[in-house]
Amino acid sequence: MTAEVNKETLGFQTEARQLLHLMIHSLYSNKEIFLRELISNASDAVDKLRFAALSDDSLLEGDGEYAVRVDVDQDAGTVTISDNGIGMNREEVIDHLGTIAKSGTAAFLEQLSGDQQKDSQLIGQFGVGFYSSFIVADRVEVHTRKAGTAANEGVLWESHGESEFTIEPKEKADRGTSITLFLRDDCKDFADDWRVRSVIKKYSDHISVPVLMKEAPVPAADEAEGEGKEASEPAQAQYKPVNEATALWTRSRSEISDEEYAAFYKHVSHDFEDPLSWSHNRVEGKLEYTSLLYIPARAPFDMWNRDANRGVKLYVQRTFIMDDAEQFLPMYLRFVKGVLDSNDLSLNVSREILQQDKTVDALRSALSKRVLDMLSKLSKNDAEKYAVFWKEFGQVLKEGPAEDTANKDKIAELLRFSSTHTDKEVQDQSLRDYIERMQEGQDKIFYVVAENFNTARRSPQLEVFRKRGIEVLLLSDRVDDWLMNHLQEFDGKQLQDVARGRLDLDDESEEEKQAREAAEKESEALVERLKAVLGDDVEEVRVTTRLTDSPACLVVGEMDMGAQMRRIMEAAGQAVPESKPILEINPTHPLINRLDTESDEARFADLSRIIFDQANLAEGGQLDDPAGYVERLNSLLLQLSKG
Ligand SMILES: Nc1ncnc2c1ncn2[C@@H]1O[C@H](COP(=O)(O)OP(=O)(O)OP(=O)(O)O)[C@@H](O)[C@H]1O
Repeated sequence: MTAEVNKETLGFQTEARQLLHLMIHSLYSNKEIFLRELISNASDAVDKLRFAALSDDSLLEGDGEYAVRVDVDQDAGTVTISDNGIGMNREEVIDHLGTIAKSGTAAFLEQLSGDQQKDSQLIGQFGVGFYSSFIVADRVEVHTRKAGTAANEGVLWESHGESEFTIEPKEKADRGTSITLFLRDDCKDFADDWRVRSVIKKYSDHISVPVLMKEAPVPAADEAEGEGKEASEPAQAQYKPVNEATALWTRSRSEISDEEYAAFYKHVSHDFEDPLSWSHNRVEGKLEYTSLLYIPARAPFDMWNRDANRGVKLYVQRTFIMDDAEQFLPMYLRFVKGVLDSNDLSLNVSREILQQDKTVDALRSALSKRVLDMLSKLSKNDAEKYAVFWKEFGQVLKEGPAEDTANKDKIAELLRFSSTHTDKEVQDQSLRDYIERMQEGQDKIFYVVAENFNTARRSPQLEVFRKRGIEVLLLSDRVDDWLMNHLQEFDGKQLQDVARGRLDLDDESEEEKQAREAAEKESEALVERLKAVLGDDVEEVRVTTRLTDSPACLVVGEMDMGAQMRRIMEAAGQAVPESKPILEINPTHPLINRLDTESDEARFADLSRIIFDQANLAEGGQLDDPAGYVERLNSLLLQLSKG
């Protein structure tokens, strides 16, 4: 069989094709990143082989001098990036270079707007990797052979970056991967030695494997001219490292610049943007490890996909072990990126072993503390950056108190909320801020939970609080009810849902108490009539002092599930325990007075239903019978217009 017979043409997966197309157009102003991406992949391939060779050193085929080489050929207009890493077999080439395996890719692509600026940021956080070659090249060849396979098992992949690629067997003497880019006419400057060197310096200094380039040819010296050509014959060109080639985290903090930290972040995270913050620590003692953890400036597109890759890059004694080691950070810190280099774990550690290892628990709790401390510092020292953090990741951090009870208090300090103090949607008030503003004698932190900010802000339950100048936190994120159920208190102050249970403002004066009791007595008959009309739809009807402007509101029993949580669970198809709302009426409201004097029982029933339905609407609920509501309201409107 000849190689020609085995040449196959295959199509890119649809998502890969779309991404390719978009990338070429939206990243055009940031062309040089292709080098960073390809060198990053080459370094990962070396790391993978180094790890595999721990248990099988025959894979090295006698060559343990890991390196990445970059060659430029100005005449041909090419740049070639070669590594002696793990390489790929035919199947892997097809899988890795023809498809995009990340779940959620289709959804991600839908978000792209066609606006170059915005899209390039989105694509940046998606991680463009190998495909970035096509930003500068109109043809790419990948020649690769998997370590441990025979020379004739080499594979040649080729594509013009449109809809197809070809793949064929091609002998390769050395293991590893060599990628040649045939540069577009307007990108030929990437075949220039100095240009490429400077880009490598900029992006790849921290990579632990040496990136080599041929020494720039030394021009023959003038005085040699007369002595005959033989004497000035240039020596064989030598490959020399261009980058620093020491793993960044092993260097001491004082020697590392912010730029280097940022470049390293881009290598581990595949993100284009600089990180918001980082924390680099070397620990000796009971546990021995180095960690370098980063907070990104932007949430990844798949943050809400619970199966998305997360976790740190794990090294054991400076040897790469695995990517995405998720055991070292809890779920609510899944946005953290970085490296953990441990001296306590064994080099043969596997994902399975990690799940049972006691050291892992100790490391997880140590890293969690590091991240929380880093966030705490950020919140104190840089309000602007903390606001960015909160906007991007606040909702994830809110999962913390439920997941990590040991750090509940620390997490609580980091939470930010909207509140009636500012009445703004932006979540920028801490529980500490709230406590400082608490009124004399107030011993609870009040909050309201609703479907969205406006519903929360306009919630009838807030009326009395506003009147008395008592601050209430306005919660409307999906996770909020869940958060509050687990938080329960902060700094000794109980957190109280204003729509739950009886209103219990401890500062009710004797006078107010008497007024309330009198109102309750006076409304007894009305309450009974309402109960008769609303029947099984309510748990109870009672008089309240929490309302000033609204005629009525719904509250839930002290032990019942909150209305928001109930809606979320119902939407998720979960069974929710049966519970009915309590209707509270405002005896001072003219509509309630009008109701009390209504003698026509049919009209009384209509009006009662309308008030009940409106209370439901005001808290963002859905009516069981919206058409019935409209009908009743219209019939009342008609009567009004007649009168
Ligand atoms: N030089 C290489 N040697 C061996 N395998 C490689 C090499 N370059 C790419 N690959 C394989 O192709 C896969 C896809 O690479 P690509 O750069 O597109 O994405 P990635 O590096 O996995 O992630 P990201 O999208 O975040 O950059 C890699 O995961 C790896 O398995």
